[in-house]
Amino acid sequence: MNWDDPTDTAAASAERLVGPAADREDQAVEAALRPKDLGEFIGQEKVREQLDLVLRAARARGATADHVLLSGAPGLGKTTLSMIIAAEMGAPIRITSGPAIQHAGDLAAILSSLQEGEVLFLDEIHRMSRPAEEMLYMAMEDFRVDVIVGKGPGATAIPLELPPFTLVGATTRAGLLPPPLRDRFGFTAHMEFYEPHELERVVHRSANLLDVGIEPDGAAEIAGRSRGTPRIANRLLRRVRDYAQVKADGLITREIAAAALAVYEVDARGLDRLDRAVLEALLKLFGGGPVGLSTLAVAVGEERETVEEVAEPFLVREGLLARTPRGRVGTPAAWAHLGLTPPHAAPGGPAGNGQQGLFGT
Ligand SMILES: Nc1ncnc2c1ncn2[C@@H]1O[C@H](COP(=O)(O)OP(=O)(O)OP(=O)(O)O)[C@@H](O)[C@H]1O
Repeated sequence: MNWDDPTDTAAASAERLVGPAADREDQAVEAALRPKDLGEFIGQEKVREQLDLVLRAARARGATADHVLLSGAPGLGKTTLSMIIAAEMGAPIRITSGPAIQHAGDLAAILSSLQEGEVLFLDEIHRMSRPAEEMLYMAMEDFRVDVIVGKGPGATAIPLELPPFTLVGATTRAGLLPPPLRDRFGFTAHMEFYEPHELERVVHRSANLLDVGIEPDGAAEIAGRSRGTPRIANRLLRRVRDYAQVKADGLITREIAAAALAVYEVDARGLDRLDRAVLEALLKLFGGGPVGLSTLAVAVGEERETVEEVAEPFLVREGLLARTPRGRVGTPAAWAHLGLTPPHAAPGGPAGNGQQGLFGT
C-alpha cells in the first residue's frame, strides 16, 4: 500500500496488517483454523449458549433450524458460526453473499437447488438487491418463491415450492436491514469484539494447529494488539511466526512477539502507522483539537474517507479520539498512549489552545 497515494478506501483498509477484512492469505489459511463445532468456538458465551439451545431443540424435533441473523464487525466469526450451524445440524452448507445476488433470478436459482435442511449462508445480506430481498421474504416464511416468466403484460408468476432450509444471514450492521427482513429471522445474535483473554486462547489454538511453539506471554502480546478480532490475531500470529523462524529459534516469546510487531509498526495497543499518524497530527499539530476532519486528513496526507472510515472507528472505540460537533478531539488516553503531555487547560478549550474551532472543518 502506498500511503502517499490513497485512492481507494477499501484497498487502504484491506491491505493493512490490522485491517478486519480477509486478505488473500487469510482466505487461504482460514479454513484450516476454523473451529468445527460450538465447543471449539472461543468466547461469545451468550451467543453460543443461545445458539446451542436453538440447534438442540431443532434436532430434538427432527426439524430444520430457524433462520439465524448474525451481526457484528468483520472477522469476528460469522462465517465460522454458519459452518458450525450446518455441522451441528448435520446439514450441507451453501455460501453466497448479498453483492453476488443482484437479480431475483440469481436467488431463485440458488433457492431452487437447495436440499432439504441445507444451510444457506448469505454474507453481507444488507447488500442484496431489492427484488431479491422481496423474494427472500416469501422463501423464508413459506418456503416458496414466485418465479416470473416473460416480460410486460404477458409475464406470469409460477409458484415454486422449496424444501425447508435454514438461512443464516450475516451483516456488519443489523440496523441497515429493513424490518420485514429482520423480523423473519427466528434467532438474532450480535457478536461483540473479543476480550484479550479470549484472543489469547484463539492464538494458542491457532499456534497449535500451525505447529508453532508459543509461550503464554507471547500469546498475550499478540492478543493485546489484535483489536478484539480473531482474524487479526491469526494474521499477527503468522507474521510473528515468520519473525521467530528467521530471527530466533522459532519459539514465540513476549520479546519476539513485540519485536516482530514493531517491525510491522503495530503498537502495543494494536494501532498501526495510519492510526498513529492521525493521533500524532491531532495532538502535536492541533494541540488535541477540536480540528475538522478535512484539515486532519490533509495533515496526514490521506483522503478524508480514509481517515474517517479506516482509522477513526478503532480510535473512537479505544477511547483515543472523540468526534464532536466542533471537530475531532484527542482524549487524555490519547496523550498518555503517545507519551505526550497535554498543554495546560486554558479557559478557552480542552486542548488549552484557547482557540476552539480554529482548525477548519
Ligand atoms: N470464536 C472463535 N474462535 C476461534 N477462532 C475464531 C473465532 N471466530 C473467528 N475465528 C477465526 O477468525 C477467522 C475469521 O473468522 P470468520 O471468517 O468466521 O469471520 P467473519 O465474521 O465471517 O468475517 P467476514 O465478515 O469478513 O466474513 C477464521 O479463521 C476463524 O478461524
